[in-house]
Amino acid sequence: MPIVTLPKIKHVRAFTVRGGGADYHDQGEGHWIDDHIATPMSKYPEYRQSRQSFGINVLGTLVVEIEAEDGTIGFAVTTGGEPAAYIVEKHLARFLEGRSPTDYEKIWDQMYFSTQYYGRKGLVINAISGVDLALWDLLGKLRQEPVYHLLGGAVRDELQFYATGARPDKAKEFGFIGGKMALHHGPAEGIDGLKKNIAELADMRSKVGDDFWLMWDCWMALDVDYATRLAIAAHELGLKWIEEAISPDDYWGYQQLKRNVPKGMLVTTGEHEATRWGFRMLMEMDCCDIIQPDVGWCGGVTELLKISALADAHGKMVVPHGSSVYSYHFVITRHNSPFAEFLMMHPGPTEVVPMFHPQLLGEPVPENGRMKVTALDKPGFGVDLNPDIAMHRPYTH
Ligand SMILES: C[C@H](O)[C@H](O)CC(=O)C(=O)O
Ligand SMILES: [Mg+2]
Repeated sequence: MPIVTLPKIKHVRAFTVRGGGADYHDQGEGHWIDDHIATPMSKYPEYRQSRQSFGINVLGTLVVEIEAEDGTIGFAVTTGGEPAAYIVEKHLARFLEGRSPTDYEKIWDQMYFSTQYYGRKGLVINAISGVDLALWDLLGKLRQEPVYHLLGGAVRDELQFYATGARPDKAKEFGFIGGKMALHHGPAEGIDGLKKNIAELADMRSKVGDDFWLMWDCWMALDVDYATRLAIAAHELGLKWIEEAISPDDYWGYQQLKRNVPKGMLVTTGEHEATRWGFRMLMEMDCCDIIQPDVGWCGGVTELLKISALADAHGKMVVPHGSSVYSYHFVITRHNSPFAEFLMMHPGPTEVVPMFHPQLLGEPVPENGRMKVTALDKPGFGVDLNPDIAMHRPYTH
């Protein structure tokens, strides 16, 4: 039988979009995700109440479209906005156009090493991730298969989720296996702030009962000493894990924190880490128990496969940060990814709404905290771009 040759890539385009979606911090007023959450900027009182005040949502969403010669279009969304659109159009597109979509390894390698002198982490890797995910979407569409088939197939029949948001009590009602809350007070708010944090956890524990998982997301806000004191105080309230407690650059601090936390409490991090080399540091230095790469920020699926294999060999779980369908298609294929995160993007959050709402159409949501693999049974990542959102193409090439 002759082998199937896929159409080559004709064109790469990059757009920006405002208002929620992949840039899930880009929300309107009164949203739980911008309500006095502790951050590394909390030491400045003027930036303490709102993360938007220091610019958490300046970038907005990046949409990457990759069109094949037969007119099939793969696309992906991630965070990165206009500067990422520039990088995609002016730099990365050259490594795709005229190539076969099957060549994702070589394309990734060329995108990474051609940008290494100004990239390696952050925005550039977000842009590379967006291109990589659009490429996998295109590949799935051309082959008429869901991405999870291309990644090795499902290892279980359904995904189960924990929910991130201000209302773990609601998450419990919705059938999630746990609830992760943002920490509200950082070290600059002193012992009073620490007591308020513990009181909030105690209040939530009294609402959800003893067995429901409760976790804290500290969004890089703490130092090792504060995180250790917090972890010790939270232990008797059954805190399951302490997440991203300190700066992602402080591998030595994470190593120390993991030694300091009470037995049975997990240390998690990685949503602001990128590539196999960054995650190698976390693993070889034994910085955490669970790594949490964001599929749209860590290098895309091509890189996540390598990160995940490394984690498996180190006995670490991989539970991607957010990432919507890009996480769902990955997690269902990995033994060391036993559950997934669901970011509650309803302002309350008192309803389950699609994570990247309103940018995607057909984005599945957990029902009773679970999602059947059949919800993913569409070509590519199984979603469409919502035609009603305003897209802007700031650069062309
Ligand atoms: C709630 C956190 O501060 C952040 O916005 C989301 C996050 O880090 C997570 O879901 O994990
Ligand atoms: Mg987090």
